[in-house]
Amino acid sequence: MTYAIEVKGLSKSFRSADKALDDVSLRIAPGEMVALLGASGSGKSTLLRHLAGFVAGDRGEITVNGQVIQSQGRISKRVRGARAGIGFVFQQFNLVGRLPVITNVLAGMLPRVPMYRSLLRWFRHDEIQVGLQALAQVGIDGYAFQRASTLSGGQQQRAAIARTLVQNARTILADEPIASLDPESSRRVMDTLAQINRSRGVAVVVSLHQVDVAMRYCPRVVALRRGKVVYDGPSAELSAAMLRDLYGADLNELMPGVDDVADADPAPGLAAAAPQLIAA
Ligand SMILES: Nc1ncnc2c1ncn2[C@@H]1O[C@H](COP(=O)(O)OP(=O)(O)OP(=O)(O)O)[C@@H](O)[C@H]1O
Repeated sequence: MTYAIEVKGLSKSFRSADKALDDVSLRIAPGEMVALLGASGSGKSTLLRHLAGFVAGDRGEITVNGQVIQSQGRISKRVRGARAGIGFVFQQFNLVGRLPVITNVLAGMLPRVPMYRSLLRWFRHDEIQVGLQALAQVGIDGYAFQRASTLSGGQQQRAAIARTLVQNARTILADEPIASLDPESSRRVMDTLAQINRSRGVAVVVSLHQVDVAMRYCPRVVALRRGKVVYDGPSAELSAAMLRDLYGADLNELMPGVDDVADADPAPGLAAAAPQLIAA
């Protein structure tokens, strides 16, 4: 089977002796939707950036969509080609604010169009139609010809997701995509990711601070603590004890009401503790 993501023995230390990633191994199948959880500094962003080949690890191997991204501390020479199948969604959207939304979305096509057209950002009519369809899928086609900077944060994030659709990404990596959004915009962005995951069979790995959001949208959770995978399994089986262990005193802030849940209670008990967060 060709995995969407396969990581074997990935480790990374920055300047300090502490490992930002410590012997991480995981496999994610095409079409899975997986939440990356963990306290601040646990290694979520670092792992996502390694998966996209933005950063080289110290050791270990990563393949995405069956293509090698890096191996034993070296980024693959063919990483540009491999990246074409990876959509990366950033916390701060990464759009060019002064350009129209549609131009930002069509940037997902740049690796495929001839160099002269990519430099001029000149797109054909049929390509613009593809961009408009992607914007319609994320529900903001009415804003296609406005400057990106005039959209709300949630709309900008959906434009960033539309860019991954135009790119034809087989795997989407989303690094805290809702961290700077209000609850309603967060819900729309997560709904959009879940809908793309279901309708296109795209694998989605999303790092989140909000435990309740992870449980609601992602059947599987990978939890990191100090760069190590400490849980990899169904989100419904995450216990209150595991979450306390992951987040310590911060848990009640991330999931109000969790203090009333017994240690052994699995997620349904946690859901009952925070119905206002989990309800549609
Ligand atoms: N470029 C870098 N240089 C030095 N240290 C780094 C760098 N990037 C990450 N780190 C360190 O690696 C560790 C993991 O950081 P990372 O940003 O991956 O955590 P995170 O789980 O995404 O946290 P948060 O939820 O706060 O975004 C931290 O100790 C961080 O300081």
